[in-house]
Amino acid sequence: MTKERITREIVQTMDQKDSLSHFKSEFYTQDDHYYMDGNSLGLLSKRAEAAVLTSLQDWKEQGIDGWTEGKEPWFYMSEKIGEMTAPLIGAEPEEVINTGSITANLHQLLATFYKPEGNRTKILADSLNFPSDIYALQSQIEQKGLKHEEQLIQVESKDGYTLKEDNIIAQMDERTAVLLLPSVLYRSGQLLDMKRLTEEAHKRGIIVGFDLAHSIGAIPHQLHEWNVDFAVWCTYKYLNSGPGGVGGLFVHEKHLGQKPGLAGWFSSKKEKQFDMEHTLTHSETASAFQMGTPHILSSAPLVGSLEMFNEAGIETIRSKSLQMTRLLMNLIHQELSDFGFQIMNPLEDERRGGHVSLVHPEAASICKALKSEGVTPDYRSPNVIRLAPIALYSSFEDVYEMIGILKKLMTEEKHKQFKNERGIIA
Ligand SMILES: Cc1ncc(COP(=O)(O)O)c(C=O)c1O
Ligand SMILES: Nc1c(O)cccc1C(=O)C[C@H](N)C(=O)O
Repeated sequence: MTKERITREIVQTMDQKDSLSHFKSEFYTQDDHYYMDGNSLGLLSKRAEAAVLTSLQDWKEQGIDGWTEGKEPWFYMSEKIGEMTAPLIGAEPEEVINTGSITANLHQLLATFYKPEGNRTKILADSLNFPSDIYALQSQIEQKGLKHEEQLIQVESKDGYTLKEDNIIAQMDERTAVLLLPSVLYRSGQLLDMKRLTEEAHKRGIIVGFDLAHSIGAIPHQLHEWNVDFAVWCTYKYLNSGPGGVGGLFVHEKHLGQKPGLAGWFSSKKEKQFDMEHTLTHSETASAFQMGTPHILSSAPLVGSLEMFNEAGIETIRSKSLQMTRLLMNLIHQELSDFGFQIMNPLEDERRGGHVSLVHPEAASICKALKSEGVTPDYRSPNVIRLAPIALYSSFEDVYEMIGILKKLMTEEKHKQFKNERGIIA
Protein backbone atom coordinates (compact mmCIF):
# COMPACT_ATOMS: atom_id res chain seq x y z
CA MET A 1 0.00 0.00 0.00
CA THR A 2 1.24 3.55 -0.70
CA LYS A 3 2.62 5.65 2.15
CA GLU A 4 1.73 9.01 0.57
CA ARG A 5 -1.59 10.43 1.75
CA ILE A 6 -4.08 10.45 -1.10
CA THR A 7 -5.65 13.85 -1.67
CA ARG A 8 -8.18 15.23 -4.11
CA GLU A 9 -5.34 17.01 -5.96
CA ILE A 10 -3.54 13.69 -6.47
CA VAL A 11 -6.59 11.99 -7.97
CA GLN A 12 -7.33 15.01 -10.14
CA THR A 13 -3.81 14.69 -11.55
CA MET A 14 -4.53 11.02 -12.27
CA ASP A 15 -7.62 12.11 -14.20
CA GLN A 16 -5.64 14.65 -16.18
CA LYS A 17 -3.21 11.93 -17.26
CA ASP A 18 -6.00 9.46 -18.12
CA SER A 19 -5.97 8.73 -21.86
CA LEU A 20 -9.48 7.21 -21.62
CA SER A 21 -11.18 10.14 -19.89
CA HIS A 22 -12.88 11.35 -23.08
CA PHE A 23 -15.04 8.22 -23.22
CA LYS A 24 -17.00 9.29 -20.13
CA SER A 25 -18.99 11.86 -22.09
CA GLU A 26 -20.12 9.08 -24.44
CA PHE A 27 -22.11 7.48 -21.62
CA TYR A 28 -25.32 8.45 -19.90
CA THR A 29 -23.88 9.16 -16.47
CA GLN A 30 -25.58 11.40 -13.92
CA ASP A 31 -23.97 14.38 -12.22
CA ASP A 32 -23.25 13.80 -8.55
CA HIS A 33 -24.02 10.12 -8.90
CA TYR A 34 -21.34 7.47 -8.53
CA TYR A 35 -22.23 4.30 -10.43
CA MET A 36 -20.09 1.42 -9.16
CA ASP A 37 -22.25 -1.43 -10.45
CA GLY A 38 -20.99 -1.80 -14.02
CA ASN A 39 -19.92 -5.32 -13.06
CA SER A 40 -23.60 -6.26 -12.84
CA LEU A 41 -25.28 -3.95 -15.38
CA GLY A 42 -23.15 -1.54 -17.39
CA LEU A 43 -24.41 1.92 -18.35
CA LEU A 44 -25.87 2.95 -21.68
CA SER A 45 -23.58 4.69 -24.15
CA LYS A 46 -24.66 7.02 -26.92
CA ARG A 47 -23.08 4.74 -29.52
CA ALA A 48 -25.02 1.72 -28.22
CA GLU A 49 -28.21 3.74 -28.31
CA ALA A 50 -27.48 4.90 -31.87
CA ALA A 51 -26.87 1.31 -32.97
CA VAL A 52 -30.27 0.22 -31.64
CA LEU A 53 -31.89 3.17 -33.40
CA THR A 54 -30.19 2.10 -36.65
CA SER A 55 -31.77 -1.35 -36.37
CA LEU A 56 -35.15 0.18 -35.58
CA GLN A 57 -34.78 2.49 -38.57
CA ASP A 58 -33.88 -0.46 -40.80
CA TRP A 59 -37.01 -2.23 -39.59
CA LYS A 60 -39.11 0.91 -40.05
CA GLU A 61 -37.91 1.51 -43.60
CA GLN A 62 -37.20 -1.95 -44.94
CA GLY A 63 -39.31 -4.51 -43.09
CA ILE A 64 -38.02 -7.97 -43.86
CA ASP A 65 -35.32 -6.65 -46.19
CA GLY A 66 -33.55 -5.37 -43.10
CA TRP A 67 -32.10 -8.90 -42.78
CA THR A 68 -29.86 -8.39 -45.78
CA GLU A 69 -30.27 -4.80 -47.01
CA GLY A 70 -30.36 -2.82 -43.77
CA LYS A 71 -27.62 -0.36 -42.88
CA GLU A 72 -26.50 -3.00 -40.37
CA PRO A 73 -27.86 -6.23 -41.93
CA TRP A 74 -29.38 -8.44 -39.23
CA PHE A 75 -28.45 -11.71 -40.95
CA TYR A 76 -24.73 -11.09 -40.36
CA MET A 77 -24.89 -9.14 -37.09
CA SER A 78 -24.00 -12.04 -34.74
CA GLU A 79 -20.88 -12.77 -36.79
CA LYS A 80 -19.95 -9.10 -36.99
CA ILE A 81 -20.22 -8.76 -33.20
CA GLY A 82 -18.22 -11.98 -32.83
CA GLU A 83 -15.44 -10.42 -34.91
CA MET A 84 -15.56 -7.24 -32.85
CA THR A 85 -15.38 -9.27 -29.63
CA ALA A 86 -12.45 -11.45 -30.72
CA PRO A 87 -9.69 -8.93 -29.81
CA LEU A 88 -11.02 -8.67 -26.25
CA ILE A 89 -10.50 -12.37 -25.63
CA GLY A 90 -7.53 -13.19 -27.85
CA ALA A 91 -9.57 -15.22 -30.32
CA GLU A 92 -9.70 -15.68 -34.07
CA PRO A 93 -12.85 -14.06 -35.51
CA GLU A 94 -14.35 -17.38 -36.60
CA GLU A 95 -14.03 -18.74 -33.05
CA VAL A 96 -16.53 -16.24 -31.64
CA ILE A 97 -20.25 -15.71 -32.03
CA ASN A 98 -22.75 -13.38 -30.37
CA THR A 99 -25.64 -15.52 -29.23
CA GLY A 100 -27.75 -16.68 -26.30
CA SER A 101 -27.03 -16.13 -22.63
CA ILE A 102 -24.39 -17.65 -20.40
CA THR A 103 -26.80 -20.34 -19.25
CA ALA A 104 -28.11 -21.18 -22.73
CA ASN A 105 -24.57 -21.21 -24.16
CA LEU A 106 -23.34 -23.46 -21.38
CA HIS A 107 -26.11 -25.91 -22.21
CA GLN A 108 -25.12 -25.76 -25.87
CA LEU A 109 -21.43 -26.31 -25.25
CA LEU A 110 -21.90 -29.02 -22.64
CA ALA A 111 -24.29 -30.77 -25.02
CA THR A 112 -21.46 -30.55 -27.57
CA PHE A 113 -18.37 -31.30 -25.47
CA TYR A 114 -19.50 -33.30 -22.43
CA LYS A 115 -19.32 -36.87 -23.65
CA PRO A 116 -19.08 -39.16 -20.63
CA GLU A 117 -17.39 -42.40 -21.67
CA GLY A 118 -16.03 -45.32 -19.67
CA ASN A 119 -14.55 -43.96 -16.44
CA ARG A 120 -14.31 -40.42 -17.75
CA THR A 121 -17.71 -39.12 -16.69
CA LYS A 122 -17.20 -36.36 -14.16
CA ILE A 123 -17.43 -32.58 -14.42
CA LEU A 124 -15.09 -30.59 -12.23
CA ALA A 125 -16.33 -27.17 -11.08
CA ASP A 126 -16.03 -25.06 -7.95
CA SER A 127 -18.18 -24.34 -4.93
CA LEU A 128 -18.22 -20.56 -5.48
CA ASN A 129 -19.51 -20.26 -9.04
CA PHE A 130 -22.74 -18.45 -9.89
CA PRO A 131 -25.76 -20.75 -9.30
CA SER A 132 -26.97 -20.75 -12.91
CA ASP A 133 -23.74 -22.39 -14.08
CA ILE A 134 -24.09 -25.10 -11.47
CA TYR A 135 -27.74 -25.72 -12.37
CA ALA A 136 -26.73 -26.07 -16.03
CA LEU A 137 -23.99 -28.57 -15.13
CA GLN A 138 -26.36 -30.57 -12.96
CA SER A 139 -29.03 -30.77 -15.62
CA GLN A 140 -26.56 -31.68 -18.39
CA ILE A 141 -25.32 -34.56 -16.25
CA GLU A 142 -28.92 -35.68 -15.69
CA GLN A 143 -29.55 -35.40 -19.46
CA LYS A 144 -26.89 -38.06 -19.92
CA GLY A 145 -28.78 -40.38 -17.57
CA LEU A 146 -26.25 -39.87 -14.75
CA LYS A 147 -26.61 -38.56 -11.21
CA HIS A 148 -25.19 -35.11 -10.61
CA GLU A 149 -24.62 -35.91 -6.94
CA GLU A 150 -22.07 -38.49 -8.15
CA GLN A 151 -20.66 -36.80 -11.23
CA LEU A 152 -20.32 -33.11 -10.35
CA ILE A 153 -17.24 -32.38 -8.24
CA GLN A 154 -17.12 -28.88 -6.73
CA VAL A 155 -13.74 -27.80 -5.42
CA GLU A 156 -14.15 -26.33 -1.95
CA SER A 157 -12.96 -22.92 -0.81
CA LYS A 158 -11.18 -22.64 2.51
CA ASP A 159 -12.21 -19.06 3.26
CA GLY A 160 -15.59 -19.10 1.49
CA TYR A 161 -14.48 -16.41 -0.99
CA THR A 162 -11.44 -17.57 -2.94
CA LEU A 163 -10.04 -20.70 -4.57
CA LYS A 164 -6.54 -22.13 -4.81
CA GLU A 165 -5.46 -23.23 -8.29
CA ASP A 166 -3.40 -26.02 -6.66
CA ASN A 167 -6.55 -27.46 -5.07
CA ILE A 168 -8.36 -27.40 -8.40
CA ILE A 169 -5.44 -29.12 -10.15
CA ALA A 170 -5.27 -31.73 -7.38
CA GLN A 171 -8.84 -32.78 -8.22
CA MET A 172 -8.23 -33.22 -11.96
CA ASP A 173 -7.86 -36.87 -12.89
CA GLU A 174 -8.62 -39.51 -15.52
CA ARG A 175 -12.26 -39.57 -14.41
CA THR A 176 -12.73 -35.88 -15.26
CA ALA A 177 -14.36 -35.22 -18.64
CA VAL A 178 -14.87 -31.43 -18.41
CA LEU A 179 -13.55 -28.61 -16.24
CA LEU A 180 -15.77 -25.53 -15.95
CA LEU A 181 -14.65 -22.49 -13.98
CA PRO A 182 -15.30 -18.77 -13.80
CA SER A 183 -12.44 -16.55 -15.00
CA VAL A 184 -13.20 -14.09 -12.19
CA LEU A 185 -15.26 -15.14 -9.18
CA TYR A 186 -18.44 -13.10 -8.97
CA ARG A 187 -18.29 -12.34 -5.25
CA SER A 188 -14.63 -11.95 -4.36
CA GLY A 189 -13.39 -10.77 -7.76
CA GLN A 190 -10.55 -13.33 -7.70
CA LEU A 191 -8.99 -13.82 -11.15
CA LEU A 192 -8.01 -17.44 -11.73
CA ASP A 193 -4.90 -18.43 -13.68
CA MET A 194 -6.71 -19.62 -16.81
CA LYS A 195 -3.52 -20.43 -18.71
CA ARG A 196 -2.11 -22.68 -16.00
CA LEU A 197 -5.45 -24.40 -15.31
CA THR A 198 -5.93 -25.11 -19.02
CA GLU A 199 -2.44 -26.56 -19.38
CA GLU A 200 -2.84 -28.79 -16.35
CA ALA A 201 -6.29 -29.98 -17.44
CA HIS A 202 -5.07 -30.76 -20.95
CA LYS A 203 -2.19 -32.83 -19.58
CA ARG A 204 -4.92 -35.04 -18.09
CA GLY A 205 -7.11 -35.15 -21.22
CA ILE A 206 -9.80 -32.83 -19.82
CA ILE A 207 -11.90 -30.40 -21.90
CA VAL A 208 -11.72 -26.87 -20.45
CA GLY A 209 -14.44 -24.21 -20.43
CA PHE A 210 -14.54 -20.80 -18.75
CA ASP A 211 -17.36 -18.45 -17.82
CA LEU A 212 -16.01 -14.97 -18.61
CA ALA A 213 -18.99 -13.04 -17.15
CA HIS A 214 -16.78 -11.03 -14.80
CA SER A 215 -13.72 -10.60 -16.98
CA ILE A 216 -14.83 -9.85 -20.54
CA GLY A 217 -14.43 -6.14 -21.22
CA ALA A 218 -12.32 -5.66 -18.10
CA ILE A 219 -9.36 -7.96 -18.64
CA PRO A 220 -7.41 -9.15 -21.70
CA HIS A 221 -7.53 -12.89 -22.42
CA GLN A 222 -5.57 -15.12 -24.79
CA LEU A 223 -8.11 -17.90 -25.21
CA HIS A 224 -6.75 -19.13 -28.55
CA GLU A 225 -3.13 -19.15 -27.45
CA TRP A 226 -3.97 -20.76 -24.09
CA ASN A 227 -5.78 -23.46 -26.01
CA VAL A 228 -9.02 -23.06 -24.01
CA ASP A 229 -11.64 -25.38 -25.51
CA PHE A 230 -14.70 -23.17 -25.01
CA ALA A 231 -15.91 -20.09 -23.18
CA VAL A 232 -19.20 -18.31 -22.55
CA TRP A 233 -20.05 -14.79 -21.38
CA CYS A 234 -22.75 -12.20 -20.95
CA THR A 235 -22.47 -8.69 -22.36
CA TYR A 236 -24.67 -6.66 -20.03
CA LYS A 237 -21.89 -6.16 -17.47
CA TYR A 238 -18.59 -4.65 -18.60
CA LEU A 239 -19.62 -4.61 -22.29
CA ASN A 240 -22.66 -2.42 -21.66
CA SER A 241 -25.19 -4.13 -23.95
CA GLY A 242 -28.15 -3.42 -21.64
CA PRO A 243 -30.48 -5.63 -19.60
CA GLY A 244 -30.77 -9.04 -21.25
CA GLY A 245 -28.21 -8.08 -23.91
CA VAL A 246 -27.22 -11.08 -26.02
CA GLY A 247 -24.21 -13.06 -24.74
CA GLY A 248 -21.45 -14.83 -26.58
CA LEU A 249 -19.39 -17.95 -26.91
CA PHE A 250 -15.95 -19.06 -28.03
CA VAL A 251 -15.04 -22.44 -29.45
CA HIS A 252 -11.38 -23.10 -30.19
CA GLU A 253 -10.47 -23.47 -33.85
CA LYS A 254 -9.39 -27.08 -33.24
CA HIS A 255 -13.04 -27.98 -32.51
CA LEU A 256 -14.62 -26.00 -35.35
CA GLY A 257 -16.38 -28.17 -37.89
CA GLN A 258 -17.81 -30.26 -35.06
CA LYS A 259 -21.57 -30.81 -35.04
CA PRO A 260 -23.37 -28.63 -32.46
CA GLY A 261 -24.90 -30.57 -29.57
CA LEU A 262 -28.09 -28.51 -29.88
CA ALA A 263 -28.81 -27.68 -33.51
CA GLY A 264 -31.18 -25.17 -35.07
CA TRP A 265 -31.48 -23.49 -38.43
CA PHE A 266 -29.12 -20.66 -37.43
CA SER A 267 -26.44 -23.36 -36.95
CA SER A 268 -26.48 -23.60 -40.76
CA LYS A 269 -23.95 -22.45 -43.24
CA LYS A 270 -25.34 -19.09 -44.26
CA GLU A 271 -25.60 -19.96 -47.95
CA LYS A 272 -27.54 -23.18 -47.18
CA GLN A 273 -29.89 -21.91 -44.48
CA PHE A 274 -32.72 -20.86 -46.76
CA ASP A 275 -32.61 -24.07 -48.81
CA MET A 276 -34.81 -25.31 -45.96
CA GLU A 277 -33.45 -28.86 -46.12
CA HIS A 278 -34.12 -31.27 -43.28
CA THR A 279 -30.45 -32.26 -43.20
CA LEU A 280 -28.43 -29.58 -41.47
CA THR A 281 -25.29 -28.37 -43.19
CA HIS A 282 -23.78 -26.72 -40.17
CA SER A 283 -21.42 -23.80 -40.30
CA GLU A 284 -17.71 -24.50 -39.93
CA THR A 285 -17.27 -21.54 -37.59
CA ALA A 286 -18.57 -20.74 -34.10
CA SER A 287 -21.81 -19.74 -35.89
CA ALA A 288 -22.69 -23.43 -35.77
CA PHE A 289 -23.44 -23.07 -32.06
CA GLN A 290 -26.32 -20.67 -32.65
CA MET A 291 -29.80 -22.14 -32.63
CA GLY A 292 -32.75 -19.90 -33.55
CA THR A 293 -33.27 -16.37 -34.82
CA PRO A 294 -30.87 -13.86 -33.23
CA HIS A 295 -32.33 -11.28 -30.82
CA ILE A 296 -31.40 -8.32 -32.99
CA LEU A 297 -32.60 -5.50 -30.76
CA SER A 298 -30.66 -6.93 -27.82
CA SER A 299 -27.53 -7.49 -29.90
CA ALA A 300 -27.48 -4.16 -31.72
CA PRO A 301 -26.15 -2.13 -28.74
CA LEU A 302 -22.93 -4.13 -28.99
CA VAL A 303 -22.22 -2.82 -32.48
CA GLY A 304 -21.86 0.64 -30.93
CA SER A 305 -20.39 -0.40 -27.62
CA LEU A 306 -17.65 -2.70 -28.93
CA GLU A 307 -16.46 0.02 -31.28
CA MET A 308 -15.39 1.94 -28.17
CA PHE A 309 -13.63 -1.06 -26.65
CA ASN A 310 -11.65 -1.55 -29.82
CA GLU A 311 -10.76 2.12 -30.01
CA ALA A 312 -9.66 2.20 -26.38
CA GLY A 313 -7.86 -1.17 -26.45
CA ILE A 314 -8.39 -3.80 -23.80
CA GLU A 315 -4.83 -3.48 -22.42
CA THR A 316 -5.38 0.24 -21.75
CA ILE A 317 -8.77 -0.50 -20.20
CA ARG A 318 -7.21 -3.11 -17.90
CA SER A 319 -4.41 -0.80 -16.92
CA LYS A 320 -6.84 1.99 -15.90
CA SER A 321 -9.12 -0.49 -14.14
CA LEU A 322 -6.18 -1.79 -12.08
CA GLN A 323 -5.15 1.75 -11.21
CA MET A 324 -8.71 2.56 -10.11
CA THR A 325 -9.17 -0.55 -7.98
CA ARG A 326 -5.70 0.02 -6.46
CA LEU A 327 -6.73 3.61 -5.60
CA LEU A 328 -9.99 2.33 -4.15
CA MET A 329 -8.20 -0.18 -1.92
CA ASN A 330 -5.66 2.42 -0.80
CA LEU A 331 -8.47 4.82 0.08
CA ILE A 332 -10.25 2.09 2.03
CA HIS A 333 -7.07 1.67 4.10
CA GLN A 334 -6.62 5.40 4.51
CA GLU A 335 -10.21 6.40 5.30
CA LEU A 336 -12.17 3.40 6.51
CA SER A 337 -9.87 1.45 8.79
CA ASP A 338 -12.06 2.14 11.86
CA PHE A 339 -15.25 0.70 10.43
CA GLY A 340 -14.71 -3.06 10.25
CA PHE A 341 -14.42 -3.52 6.47
CA GLN A 342 -12.35 -6.37 5.09
CA ILE A 343 -11.06 -6.48 1.50
CA MET A 344 -11.77 -10.00 0.24
CA ASN A 345 -10.45 -9.78 -3.33
CA PRO A 346 -6.82 -10.81 -3.84
CA LEU A 347 -4.59 -7.73 -3.69
CA GLU A 348 -2.14 -8.63 -6.46
CA ASP A 349 -2.80 -7.17 -9.92
CA GLU A 350 -2.59 -10.55 -11.64
CA ARG A 351 -5.07 -12.14 -9.23
CA ARG A 352 -7.91 -9.62 -9.14
CA GLY A 353 -10.61 -8.72 -11.65
CA GLY A 354 -12.44 -5.44 -12.19
CA HIS A 355 -14.20 -5.05 -8.87
CA VAL A 356 -13.25 -4.62 -5.24
CA SER A 357 -15.01 -6.92 -2.82
CA LEU A 358 -15.63 -5.50 0.64
CA VAL A 359 -16.94 -7.70 3.40
CA HIS A 360 -18.86 -6.19 6.31
CA PRO A 361 -21.45 -7.71 8.68
CA GLU A 362 -23.81 -4.83 7.85
CA ALA A 363 -23.16 -4.97 4.10
CA ALA A 364 -26.86 -4.93 3.09
CA SER A 365 -27.76 -1.84 5.13
CA ILE A 366 -24.57 -0.06 4.04
CA CYS A 367 -25.48 -0.65 0.37
CA LYS A 368 -28.96 0.77 0.95
CA ALA A 369 -27.49 3.81 2.68
CA LEU A 370 -25.00 4.29 -0.16
CA LYS A 371 -27.86 4.26 -2.67
CA SER A 372 -29.69 6.92 -0.68
CA GLU A 373 -26.53 9.06 -0.87
CA GLY A 374 -26.05 8.84 -4.66
CA VAL A 375 -23.73 5.83 -4.91
CA THR A 376 -24.81 2.65 -6.70
CA PRO A 377 -22.88 -0.26 -5.22
CA ASP A 378 -23.73 -3.93 -5.57
CA TYR A 379 -24.65 -6.21 -2.70
CA ARG A 380 -24.26 -9.98 -2.70
CA SER A 381 -25.53 -12.10 0.12
CA PRO A 382 -24.57 -12.60 2.87
CA ASN A 383 -22.04 -9.82 3.51
CA VAL A 384 -20.34 -8.62 0.31
CA ILE A 385 -20.30 -5.10 -1.13
CA ARG A 386 -18.94 -5.09 -4.68
CA LEU A 387 -17.56 -1.82 -6.02
CA ALA A 388 -16.56 -1.56 -9.66
CA PRO A 389 -15.16 1.70 -11.02
CA ILE A 390 -15.37 1.31 -14.80
CA ALA A 391 -12.49 2.35 -17.05
CA LEU A 392 -14.64 3.88 -19.81
CA TYR A 393 -16.96 5.93 -17.61
CA SER A 394 -15.57 6.34 -14.09
CA SER A 395 -12.96 8.88 -13.08
CA PHE A 396 -10.38 8.64 -10.34
CA GLU A 397 -12.15 11.52 -8.64
CA ASP A 398 -15.40 9.49 -8.69
CA VAL A 399 -13.62 6.84 -6.63
CA TYR A 400 -12.36 9.49 -4.21
CA GLU A 401 -15.83 11.05 -3.86
CA MET A 402 -17.49 7.70 -3.33
CA ILE A 403 -15.15 6.79 -0.47
CA GLY A 404 -15.83 10.21 1.08
CA ILE A 405 -19.58 9.47 0.99
CA LEU A 406 -19.04 6.02 2.50
CA LYS A 407 -16.86 7.40 5.29
CA LYS A 408 -19.40 10.09 6.15
CA LEU A 409 -22.31 7.69 6.32
CA MET A 410 -20.33 5.22 8.47
CA THR A 411 -19.25 8.04 10.79
CA GLU A 412 -22.83 9.25 11.15
CA GLU A 413 -24.11 5.63 11.30
CA LYS A 414 -26.70 6.42 8.62
CA HIS A 415 -26.79 2.76 7.58
CA LYS A 416 -28.43 1.92 10.91
CA GLN A 417 -31.63 3.46 9.51
CA PHE A 418 -31.87 0.61 6.99
CA LYS A 419 -32.66 -3.08 7.48
CA ASN A 420 -29.59 -5.27 7.11
CA GLU A 421 -31.27 -7.58 4.65
CA ARG A 422 -31.34 -8.01 0.88
CA GLY A 423 -33.97 -6.39 -1.34
CA ILE A 424 -35.21 -8.48 -4.29
CA ILE A 425 -31.99 -8.28 -6.31
CA ALA A 426 -29.45 -6.53 -4.12
C1 LIG B 1 -20.71 -15.89 -13.37
C2 LIG B 1 -22.10 -15.78 -13.91
N1 LIG B 1 -22.63 -16.82 -14.58
C3 LIG B 1 -23.89 -16.76 -15.06
C4 LIG B 1 -24.68 -15.65 -14.89
C5 LIG B 1 -26.08 -15.69 -15.46
O1 LIG B 1 -25.99 -15.51 -16.79
P1 LIG B 1 -27.24 -15.45 -17.79
O2 LIG B 1 -28.41 -14.91 -17.02
O3 LIG B 1 -26.77 -14.53 -18.86
O4 LIG B 1 -27.48 -16.82 -18.28
C6 LIG B 1 -24.16 -14.53 -14.21
C7 LIG B 1 -24.92 -13.28 -14.00
O5 LIG B 1 -26.05 -13.11 -14.16
C8 LIG B 1 -22.85 -14.62 -13.70
O6 LIG B 1 -22.33 -13.61 -13.01
N1 LIG C 1 -28.23 -11.06 -14.92
C1 LIG C 1 -28.83 -10.34 -13.96
C2 LIG C 1 -30.21 -10.09 -14.03
O1 LIG C 1 -30.91 -10.63 -15.04
C3 LIG C 1 -30.83 -9.32 -13.03
C4 LIG C 1 -30.07 -8.77 -12.04
C5 LIG C 1 -28.71 -9.00 -11.94
C6 LIG C 1 -28.12 -9.81 -12.88
C7 LIG C 1 -26.68 -10.13 -12.81
O2 LIG C 1 -26.05 -10.11 -13.82
C8 LIG C 1 -26.09 -10.50 -11.53
C9 LIG C 1 -24.63 -10.76 -11.72
N2 LIG C 1 -24.37 -11.87 -12.61
C10 LIG C 1 -23.88 -11.03 -10.44
O3 LIG C 1 -22.67 -11.23 -10.52
O4 LIG C 1 -24.43 -11.01 -9.37
